[in-house]
Amino acid sequence: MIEFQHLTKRYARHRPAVDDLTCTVAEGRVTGLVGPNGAGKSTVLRTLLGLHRPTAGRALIRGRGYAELRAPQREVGAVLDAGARTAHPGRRVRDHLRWLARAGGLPASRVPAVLAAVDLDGERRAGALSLGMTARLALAAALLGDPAVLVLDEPSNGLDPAGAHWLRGTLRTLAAEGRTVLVSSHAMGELARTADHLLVIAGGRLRADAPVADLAPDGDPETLEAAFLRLTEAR
Ligand SMILES: Nc1ncnc2c1ncn2[C@@H]1O[C@H](COP(=O)(O)OP(=O)(O)OP(=O)(O)O)[C@@H](O)[C@H]1O
Repeated sequence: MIEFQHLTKRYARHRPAVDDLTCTVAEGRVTGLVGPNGAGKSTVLRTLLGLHRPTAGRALIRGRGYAELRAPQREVGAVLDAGARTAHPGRRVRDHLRWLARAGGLPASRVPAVLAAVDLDGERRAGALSLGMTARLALAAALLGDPAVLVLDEPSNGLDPAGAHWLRGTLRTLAAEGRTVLVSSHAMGELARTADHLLVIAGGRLRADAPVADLAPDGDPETLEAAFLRLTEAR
């Protein structure tokens, strides 16, 4: 569903932020992209979404680069900054989503469907939403095209425990529907409870591509944290 083929991204003359990344992300499960701050997670996701041009290699969604997708909203939904207030504060949530649907050539009937999926009241004004509600609106917008692929960068940042709990359940439901869900985090504990599979990166390089159950066979969060620290230590 998502493929990275020798993906390398170097900003100016710095050392590569992503260095020769090769792996695939399968459908029907939540895959966590995890690594310490500065590991290259956002660069991987932004390159996948066509916001950065790779220095070398490719990032593909269902066999194509993002720029080659004919109807991108129908193929991939993305949340790169869940807390960003992108809607006009005076606009109702429902109207903001209608406008996005229209811009993407999507039927207006998708709006109530995504509001239900994220359990958000469409009558509320965007400016009156809490951070958690703003994150729900961002996910609703990503789901408008009913995409088979979802890409989320640190979606639980700033969420309270109830919001994080809701997000975990929602991502698992979306994966159980057969979607490919790729979600980044620097917090291993958060991902351990959401993801089925982990891609661990550090210094731009892939350090592990394994099921959560392989990294912590005893299911103990401390075992997983120890594995994370071992895998991501500087080399
Ligand atoms: N636009 C840019 N120009 C130059 N360097 C950049 C740019 N964006 C990111 N970097 C550098 O690339 C490296 C990887 O950054 P990136 O944001 O992809 O990591 P990350 O794993 O998402 O980090 P975090 O968890 O802190 O968000 C870092 O060294 C960062 O300073």
